[in-house]
Amino acid sequence: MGTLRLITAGESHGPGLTTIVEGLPAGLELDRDVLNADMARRQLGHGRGGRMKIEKDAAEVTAGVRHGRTMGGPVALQVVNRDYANWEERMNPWPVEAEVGEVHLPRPGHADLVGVWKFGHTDVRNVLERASARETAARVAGGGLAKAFLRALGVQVLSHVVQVGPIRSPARPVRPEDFAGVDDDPVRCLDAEASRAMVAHINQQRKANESIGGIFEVRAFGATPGLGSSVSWEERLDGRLAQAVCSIQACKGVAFGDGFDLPAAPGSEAHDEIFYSEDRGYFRETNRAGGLEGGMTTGEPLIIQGALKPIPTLTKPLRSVDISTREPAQALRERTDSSVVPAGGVVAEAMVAFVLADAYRRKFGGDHIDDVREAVRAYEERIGWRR
Ligand SMILES: Cc1cc2nc3c(=O)[nH]c(=O)nc-3n(C[C@H](O)[C@H](O)[C@H](O)COP(=O)(O)O)c2cc1C
Ligand SMILES: C=C(O[C@@H]1CC(C(=O)O)=C[C@@H](OP(=O)(O)O)[C@H]1O)C(=O)O
Repeated sequence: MGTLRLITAGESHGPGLTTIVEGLPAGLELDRDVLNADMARRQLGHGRGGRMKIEKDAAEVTAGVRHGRTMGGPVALQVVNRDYANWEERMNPWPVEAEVGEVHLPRPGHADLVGVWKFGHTDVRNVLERASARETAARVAGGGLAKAFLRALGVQVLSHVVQVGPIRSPARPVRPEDFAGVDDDPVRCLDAEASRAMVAHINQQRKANESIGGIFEVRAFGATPGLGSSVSWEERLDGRLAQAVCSIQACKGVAFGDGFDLPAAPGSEAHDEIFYSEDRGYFRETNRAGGLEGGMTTGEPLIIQGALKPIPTLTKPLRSVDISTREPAQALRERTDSSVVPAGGVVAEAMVAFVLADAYRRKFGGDHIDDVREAVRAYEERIGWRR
């Protein structure tokens, strides 16, 4: 059909998560270690809670791949919830003998209250289990397949943290090499001084029973110009990327390139002027647009930021109402992360990779990865684009 689909299933404390990715070409080489390195990266970052000590995420392939290569059918991946062992009675798919109490304390900032109205539940757990960001493990598993597809076409998707609470990083990486060592930093920040301040801020806020938000940034290098389209609103790649990134739990804003700084800039300093030389072909000296003009990739690196609100479950709970009595109460107090900005960046890499891979599938089709490579090569030659 020429498009890519990614479906996830699973609850936070159920037996596990499932991802199905449909629409990849045959012959695509996958590397289990590379897939699982991303699964592990998503679990890291200073500020995560006790759950990450229990889980050891890995994506097991159960369909669509043989001897390390896709066969052209849907690929299915499974991620086990190790914590299910502690929740077997509460989360068993089948009726259990034991008494299982309902949760009646919706947490502000979560899907809890609206979810029980909308889906007709009396138990908040029936909402929160699926709404939980545990689901992002399944997205990263599926995004790993999209990344493998992009890698085969010379595209790399990377991320770093640019803000935690009020602390901003001055780092402006311009090449993939500039991301070296980012995964070794406790908050995936490229500036050592900002990183130390971010860690200190998280510690201080945590002690004060607060949670912390921030901004991650994804940069994609090597994407061919003309992905997406200027002719229909739903084909515009900026819109598709914004939807994918903003769908990450707790993400409240998305910006491209200089994003929210552009409204204050004069027009003469808000765009990327066009130049041409014999050896470079067409080129730009700036990338304020973040690699997108008119809903299409320009060939410059894509730059996408996502703003995460502070985590909504607090160790000193917010005020709420008991939905069984309608009396004032404190929100459910669960074990919780306090900052997830580094993980948010890894999840956003997966979402950006998925949208880019889908855009390649729409533009170039191809049943085997070699057909895709050839179509991309011929197109780049026609437009005279040089990597
Ligand atoms: C990787 C990741 C981990 C998260 N961990 C928690 C958590 O431990 N506790 C919590 O209250 N919210 C956590 N969240 C955020 C909530 O899942 C999210 O705020 C909630 O589902 C409501 O959705 P909304 O904020 O997009 O409206 C996490 C988000 C991400 C991306
Ligand atoms: C499990 C993950 O994130 C979870 C997302 C989450 C939430 O409410 O979104 C709440 C926490 O889960 P728990 O209630 O089990 O401690 C996080 O740990 C994960 O990222 O793999």
